[in-house]
Amino acid sequence: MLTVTSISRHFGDHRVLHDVSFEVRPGRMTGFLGANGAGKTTTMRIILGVLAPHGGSVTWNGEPVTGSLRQRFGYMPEERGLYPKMKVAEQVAWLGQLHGLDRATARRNTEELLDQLDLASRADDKLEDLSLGNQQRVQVAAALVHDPVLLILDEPFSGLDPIAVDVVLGVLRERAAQGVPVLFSSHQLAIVEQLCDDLVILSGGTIAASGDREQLRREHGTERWELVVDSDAGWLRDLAGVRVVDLDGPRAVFELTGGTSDQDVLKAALGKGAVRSFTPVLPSLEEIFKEAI
Ligand SMILES: Nc1ncnc2c1ncn2[C@@H]1O[C@H](COP(=O)(O)OP(=O)(O)OP(=O)(O)O)[C@@H](O)[C@H]1O
Repeated sequence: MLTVTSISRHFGDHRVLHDVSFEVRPGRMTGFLGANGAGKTTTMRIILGVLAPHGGSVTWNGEPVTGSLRQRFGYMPEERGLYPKMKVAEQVAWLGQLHGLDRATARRNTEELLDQLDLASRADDKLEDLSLGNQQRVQVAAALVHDPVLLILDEPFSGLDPIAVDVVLGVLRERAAQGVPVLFSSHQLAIVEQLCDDLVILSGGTIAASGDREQLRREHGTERWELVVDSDAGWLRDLAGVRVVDLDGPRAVFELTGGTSDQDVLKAALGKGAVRSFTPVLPSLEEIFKEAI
């Protein structure tokens, strides 16, 4: 497990991170969210040892992170740093060797990864001859080739079409299922919603919320209910203590504004006819994000 404890960082007078603590747990995909400039990249660079914190610590299974351990981490930086003129497979295998793999293992891992990422047919092309989306897939391969014990990915899905997102998502999920903690930043909330088990939300350099995604959904946002009846549910609008958020024929989503309980609404609905479903609705990630930052 990766543990970030109370890290801080400033650039000149600009305080970028303050008292940032969170965990990235084994086998879990952790989504790292925050507005532009919130400090996500800075945090990732500190975890990778590219940048030193001005306070706090980063530990791996309770031990300080050393240079040799960092070599076993996988990192996809925001500024993609591959060689445009080098051939795809050659480049990925070479990066594997730089991370300590022998030549044969580096080649085998490269072949497997290019296959998984649907890039096998481009193995002998120069990176610069690939589309930007395919170059991005190569970046993912480069971060994974040495079978890292931890994955830190800065915006791995930016610029990918939906099919490429699915391919990369599948590869990352597989690593997580093998027990690798995965931390990835993204501005694409729909993808994060689909992919992450845990969430860390940074706002202005401090933690606004962190933990299990479902628990955060239960803890944040306004409680809502969805009611589905047989006929038009428009009568809900006239019920005291109810605010209808969304109405579509027999389906309504509503909040309670006081004085009326969910059971009162259910009774009222049953008084009007058959009730097909009545369920609490958890807030979406977008709502949690907007509330937290
Ligand atoms: N080397 C640096 N020197 C000075 N300021 C920096 C440096 N690196 C980052 N910053 C500043 O730190 C703040 C946080 O930047 P960071 O890149 O960590 O944010 P981010 O959450 O990753 O943003 P984005 O979502 O836009 O990528 C920004 O105001 C940025 O300008």
